[in-house]
Amino acid sequence: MTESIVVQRLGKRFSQYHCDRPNTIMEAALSGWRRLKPVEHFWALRDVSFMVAPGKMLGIIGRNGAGKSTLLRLIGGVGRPDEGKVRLKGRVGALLDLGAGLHYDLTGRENVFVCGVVAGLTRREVAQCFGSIVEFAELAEFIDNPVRTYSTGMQMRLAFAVAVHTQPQVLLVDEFLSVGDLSFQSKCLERIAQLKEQGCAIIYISHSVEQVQELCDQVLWLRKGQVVAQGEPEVVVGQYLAEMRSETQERTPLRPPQLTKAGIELRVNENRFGSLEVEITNVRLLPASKLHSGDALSIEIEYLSPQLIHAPNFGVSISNEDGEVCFDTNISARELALPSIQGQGKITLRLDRLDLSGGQYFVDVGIYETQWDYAYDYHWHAYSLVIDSMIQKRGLLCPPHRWEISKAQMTMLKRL
Ligand SMILES: Nc1ncnc2c1ncn2[C@@H]1O[C@H](COP(=O)(O)OP(=O)(O)OP(=O)(O)O)[C@@H](O)[C@H]1O
Repeated sequence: MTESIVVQRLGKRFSQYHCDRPNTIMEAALSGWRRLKPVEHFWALRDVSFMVAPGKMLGIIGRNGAGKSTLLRLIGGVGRPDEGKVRLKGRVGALLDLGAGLHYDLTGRENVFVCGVVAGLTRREVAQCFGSIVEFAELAEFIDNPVRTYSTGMQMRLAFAVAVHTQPQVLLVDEFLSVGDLSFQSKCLERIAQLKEQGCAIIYISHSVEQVQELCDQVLWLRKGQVVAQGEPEVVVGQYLAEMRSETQERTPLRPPQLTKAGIELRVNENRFGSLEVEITNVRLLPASKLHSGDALSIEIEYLSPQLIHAPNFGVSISNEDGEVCFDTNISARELALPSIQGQGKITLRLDRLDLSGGQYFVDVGIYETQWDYAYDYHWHAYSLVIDSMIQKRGLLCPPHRWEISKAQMTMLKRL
């Protein structure tokens, strides 16, 4: 077998129970024993096949409940498939559920040894790389504290550091990096790239399709436990995003054009998309919609949510006239989650400086369902932003800069 991971017609069935399933024997006796039995069985995963060669990375995308984690768990040997089989070549490093594998009452130091040995290293091998694990995890100060006192980010760092130091030939990563801070995330991604170069086969699950597209050689898209598409990242991610967009379009109710407080006309399915369960009532660019390059910009988004909406996502992007996205951010990318909202509210994005080169730009603003399934309200190219720059008109960026000419060079020039 030349492939490191071979998955053949894999299937997993789970049971669904009564929502009022009794929790105790007494409740069962009173409400009827039948309620203890599952109502039905369903396939969380069916007929999934693929292979990953050494040194290749497969990304798995799909909505919540699509079966991504179930698939990765089966590959990692957690649970048994009801159909099909998995074959792996070499040592497996698995980063499945956060905290799984960590022993909360043991210290970080003890956990390094336990997890290292469980992963297949000898005690001596763990001792040899112990310093490097602790250094990578940046946990030297806390290594003798019990893991139950660690934050989720610290747990992730410890588990990741151990997994990558066991020299795995197969690495399984399930939405793991999202709990780490940005600088640690990039360190992990660098390490993943190194492992890949050394021939490790990697499966990577992430809700960030941009990241999957950037990092992976192949992408597999799951919907309701089945493979929808598999292939080149650009193609599969493109199809997936198109489906998300069409879901938003289907949910967009027809409405006559509407004027915002700022006098901008919003036309459904032209510059406005979304279910409108939450509406963006006004967007203000402050101090003005015409700025000098390097000025600060605040984007105030006023919204109205007649009903209670659970943890919506807010996103803002700035693109130029050619549609190139120059800046894109959202609340969950900064690991913030808004609580549930209802009624009127305002949220502000502050940019300390906007180093764009001179030209015409647009600020696109959106409020999305908590799992990004569709947009509640998305205003596309409705808010114009003009950047005035005396220095540079070409290129996207115009950060503060200066030329320096060494003294020796100046003297030479004078002699000439
Ligand atoms: N132990 C279990 N018992 C019953 N159902 C389960 C079990 N584990 C998962 N499921 C169900 O299987 C389906 C797939 O779940 P899974 O966690 O694999 O999805 P996912 O794509 O990883 O979702 P997410 O993106 O939210 O993590 C879901 O409907 C889930 O409720």
